[in-house]
Amino acid sequence: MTFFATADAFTDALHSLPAPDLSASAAAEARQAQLTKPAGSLGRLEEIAVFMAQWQGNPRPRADRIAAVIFAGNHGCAVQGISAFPPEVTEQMVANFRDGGAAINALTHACGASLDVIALDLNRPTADISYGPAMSEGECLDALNSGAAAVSGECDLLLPGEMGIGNTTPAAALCAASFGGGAASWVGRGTGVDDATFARKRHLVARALVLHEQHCTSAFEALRRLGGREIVAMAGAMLAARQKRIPVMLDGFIACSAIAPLAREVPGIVDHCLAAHQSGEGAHGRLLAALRLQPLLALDMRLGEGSGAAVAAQIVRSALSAHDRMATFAEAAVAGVP
Ligand SMILES: O=C(O)c1ccc[n+]([C@@H]2O[C@H](COP(=O)([O-])O)[C@@H](O)[C@H]2O)c1
Ligand SMILES: Cc1cc2nc[nH]c2cc1C
Repeated sequence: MTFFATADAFTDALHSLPAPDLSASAAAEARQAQLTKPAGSLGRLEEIAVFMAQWQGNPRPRADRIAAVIFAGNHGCAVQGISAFPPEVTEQMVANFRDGGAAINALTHACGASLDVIALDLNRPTADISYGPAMSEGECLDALNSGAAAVSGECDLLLPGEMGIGNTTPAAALCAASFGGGAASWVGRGTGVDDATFARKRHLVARALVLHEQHCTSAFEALRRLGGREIVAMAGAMLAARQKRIPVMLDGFIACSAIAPLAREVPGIVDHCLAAHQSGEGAHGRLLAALRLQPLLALDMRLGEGSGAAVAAQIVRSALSAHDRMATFAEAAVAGVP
């Protein structure tokens, strides 16, 4: 299905974002004030309940239908040796996701989420970003539309995840193009690369920035030139979720890099997003700060696959359970504030 027929259609969608439902959030806040606890004592759980209410347009929001979607893609620049693992691992892990043996299978089971796996042209890697644009306009639109098509309206919370050997390199390039700072600020150790590989990654990103940075004048152009199919698909899914007012749980460094060029153009694009965690990837803290998001967790995870988002989804379930199930002071006949 085509959600974004042209680059302009994508840009138009990015510039006409639905606003939150402030009457639902006001009603949720009023309920929080009546629940049997000192005001504010459930901390960020209270904020999460209000956040979910305003995006679902429901003062008693739900987290019964949580949907994880993993997008997988391969990267032309991976042939330069920028990962601790060979590119064929992307396809092998897709098989593992489908067979139920990966971390995300266990973690979606634990939080009660569904899991879809969308492999994007794995036998046709993107072009090497240090020599030219990663994708043609048509290829970038295809990836955006694959992401948007994966977002079902029947969903309370979306967990976009990714798998792509080498993808911390284009992710770093997207961050640098979006927020400045150069390659050294954004390149990290990914799957655990050695010093020589780390230096190669930095060099590759620096070259890609020289080639593309001045042409990244829109979110679409940054995604097309520096992204990868799974990264672009996540961006499409995050924008489509916003159009449907579905809240999104952002995972780690690569998932957050997908929204970075969109946030540079329209900072409010992250308003329907929670940040699940601060990944062990070195620059993720800087990226979250640039996006003005505060992570819910810091568990030194750096797996990807939507794994951090699935763990943090349990916190959302806890927040909404408290919001929905607790008695009010009146119901429980507990003396409230005089
Ligand atoms: O989510 C993260 O923060 C994260 C940090 C480092 C690595 N990863 C995962 O590892 C792969 C990319 O690492 P690399 O070293 O191949 O660029 C890719 O499949 C990601 O899902 C994920
Ligand atoms: C085994 C493996 C699993 C992954 N899951 C996400 N990225 C990954 C990278 C590797 C190498």
